[in-house]
Amino acid sequence: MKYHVEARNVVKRFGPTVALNGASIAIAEGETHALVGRNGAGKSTLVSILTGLQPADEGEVLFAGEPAPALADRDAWRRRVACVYQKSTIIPALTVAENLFLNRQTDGGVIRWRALRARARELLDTYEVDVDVQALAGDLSVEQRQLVEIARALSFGARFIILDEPTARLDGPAIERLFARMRSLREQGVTMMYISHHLDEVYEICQSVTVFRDARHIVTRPVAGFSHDELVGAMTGEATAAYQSRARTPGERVVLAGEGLSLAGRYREVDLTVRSGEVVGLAGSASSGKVGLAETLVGLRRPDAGTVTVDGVRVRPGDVPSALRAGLGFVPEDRHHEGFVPLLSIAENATIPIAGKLGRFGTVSPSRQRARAVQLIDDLDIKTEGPGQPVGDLSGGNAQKVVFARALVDDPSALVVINPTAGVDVKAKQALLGAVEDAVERGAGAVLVSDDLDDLRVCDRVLVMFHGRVVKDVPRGWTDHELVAVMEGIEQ
Ligand SMILES: Nc1ncnc2c1ncn2[C@@H]1O[C@H](COP(=O)(O)OP(=O)(O)OP(=O)(O)O)[C@@H](O)[C@H]1O
Repeated sequence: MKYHVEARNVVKRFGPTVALNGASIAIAEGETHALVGRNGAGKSTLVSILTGLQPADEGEVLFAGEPAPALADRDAWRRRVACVYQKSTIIPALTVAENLFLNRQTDGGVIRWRALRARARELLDTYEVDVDVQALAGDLSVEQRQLVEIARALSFGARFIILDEPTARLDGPAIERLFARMRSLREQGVTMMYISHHLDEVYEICQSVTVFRDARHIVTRPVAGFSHDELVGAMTGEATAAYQSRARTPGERVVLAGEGLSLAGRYREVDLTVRSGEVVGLAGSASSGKVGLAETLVGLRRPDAGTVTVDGVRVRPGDVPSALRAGLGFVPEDRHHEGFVPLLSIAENATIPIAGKLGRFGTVSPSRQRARAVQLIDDLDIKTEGPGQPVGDLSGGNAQKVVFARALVDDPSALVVINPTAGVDVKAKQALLGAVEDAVERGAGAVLVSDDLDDLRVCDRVLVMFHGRVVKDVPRGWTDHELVAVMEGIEQ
């Protein structure tokens, strides 16, 4: 078999953590190969080694049977491999054209802008990317940004592309368009490595799959004939049953309410009430307004009109501390910016909302902070060296769990979580959904915004939004098809 890309017996350590422990992967020419594993299994570390961003401590990387270039030879790496990350690598303040030709605008002379734009247009046309080359990259949608990154990768001549959780922030139709593009790239002979926690996507788009567990290679197999249960078993090392959401009867007390909420360009005239013991879902496409609405409920956005009440207290519009004081806990969508402070420890991050309560006279007692953090690490199954580890050193999914821990730490009366399981592995997802249901059983009410229909299944009812309005209140018991039809505006 001719392998396009190989990593052999790679070891990578970060201090006491062994992120890769003699791990290998071999990707055949022209295939789309999935890499799956639990949070912290070593996937992103392998990506950084396969893209030449970090050296391996031991082991080797080969492209088409040849040893990988020296780390300093960035151009040689760019010709071999490119990665589309969940987090953008394009520069928001520059135009699309400038991003495409960053560091290669000139051949040593002055920059010829008109020619640069024309080349950018030609490049995007070649890959059928319909984006204005003069637009600021920061104004692009996640989907457009990814397409620009793929075109940029191919323009360097790379025939191997790594897609690291590319669907984590895309809605259903955008995922389908990405898959169509991946299929056409594959027909053109491009080899791809695909990382995702959505196993149904792995079955849909990949031909083979490699499983990593605890920093090691466990198995590589064609996806055909590899059952879902076997795959999950290889990832977790045990049989894992599908999540069963719990039955409950919501109480009477309203713990979170929005009245007459409107925000220009986002949503209009929304009323919503969440009762104690109730999980209310918010569903809809990327342009539906669901995230903007949830961000208004937590104070991240100030509405043009309307009020928000948390546990009977009218909160100041657009003021997060005021919502937190009234008893709100929340998981933001952009966890890298709003979720955690990378240099602070897990214990410090998770206990920010209760810092004043952990010690007398406003001082934080380290032992109580540590004890609370140890408990949350255990409840949410966070893979870490311990509560003192900086959150910036954790794998993506484990950092997400710290954000979740912070939302729960003060026993909130209302919880607002936005795509809480994005980037989180199958088993951890169950722990997070279980934690929402636990909080609700203790008397909280929750709003769960998600693009993942499985998450929405724990909801007592789902409010579907379309172009900024709530168009339907769907009780438990829906089928995927029914909900998607309402989300896409096909049915009301
Ligand atoms: N810069 C770093 N410093 C210290 N530890 C690190 C660093 N980067 C990764 N690690 C550790 O290496 C291990 C593997 O992390 P990695 O990010 O590769 O996991 P992953 O499989 O990509 O997880 P996820 O699915 O959550 O993204 C984790 O235990 C993580 O905490």
